[in-house]
Amino acid sequence: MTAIGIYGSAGRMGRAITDAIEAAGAQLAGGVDAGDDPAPLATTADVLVDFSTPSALEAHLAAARAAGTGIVVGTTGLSPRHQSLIDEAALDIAVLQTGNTSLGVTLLGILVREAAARLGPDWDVEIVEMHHRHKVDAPSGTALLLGEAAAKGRGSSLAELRVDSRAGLVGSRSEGTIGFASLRGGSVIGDHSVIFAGEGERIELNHRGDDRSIFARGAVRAALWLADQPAGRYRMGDVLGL
Ligand SMILES: NC(=O)C1=CN([C@@H]2O[C@H](COP(=O)(O)OP(=O)(O)OC[C@H]3O[C@@H](n4cnc5c(N)ncnc54)[C@H](OP(=O)(O)O)[C@@H]3O)[C@@H](O)[C@H]2O)C=CC1
Ligand SMILES: O=C(O)C1=N[C@H](C(=O)O)C[C@H](O)C1
Repeated sequence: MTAIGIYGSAGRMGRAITDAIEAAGAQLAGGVDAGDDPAPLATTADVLVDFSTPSALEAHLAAARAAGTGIVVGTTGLSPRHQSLIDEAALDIAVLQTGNTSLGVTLLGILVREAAARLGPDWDVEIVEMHHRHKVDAPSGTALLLGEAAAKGRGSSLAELRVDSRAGLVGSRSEGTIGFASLRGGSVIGDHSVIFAGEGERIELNHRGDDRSIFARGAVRAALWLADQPAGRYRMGDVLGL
């Protein structure tokens, strides 16, 4: 039975993943939270999942790498430096990083890429997300993942096209850019809308999360899959065959 270790085990996602591990018939290797040493869990677990905080990622990757244990990184709010650390770790261990482990969002990313490729740059892309009042990062990891998918569909990268929320006299919209707006409130699990706005018509592709178990089930599925993979960097689409 595969033993899964959780970095961020006492948090909202950590608790949901603990339930999902049991439901999947897998084994919980243990959990680590703020102030704990991540190294022992990396040696006892067959595979790790990280749903904690960006500032802990470097230590979590180092522990996983030292132990030769694969890791699913679900933590969001990552910087370009974090992405480089993930690339480096993936030289030695299997790493899967994604801003959203749900089946629905993974498929939505494919649809967004396809729509962006077919519609062309005169269709403006805007991404709106809403999350619970406790969320600390914006735009959400999912919004950025969807923005990256739209940028790819346009043969570009999000770094070149990204415009974060507007305020004041910002001027008219530049063609081809991808705009983001983040709302926070209540207990919203995670809503995302990708809006393609053309002349006289609009297409909206939406995903609504009703329950955190959608992310937890996906994280466990990814972890069980990753436990058998050689070193490398993987995506949720690899797990789901999408
Ligand atoms: N990829 C995906 O599908 C999803 C990603 N997420 C992301 O997962 C992350 C966690 O979300 P959520 O569970 O809601 O957040 P919470 O704040 O509820 O939980 C975070 C957990 O991380 C722990 N933590 C903090 N610092 C460290 C550290 N240095 N080492 C180990 N653990 C630490 C916290 O411990 P303590 O309480 O002791 O500080 C807490 O248990 C966020 O980045 C969120 O955006 C969320 C949902 C889905
Ligand atoms: O913090 C959350 O709750 C969520 N975070 C992820 C993100 O940043 O996109 C995924 C999901 O939307 C919930």
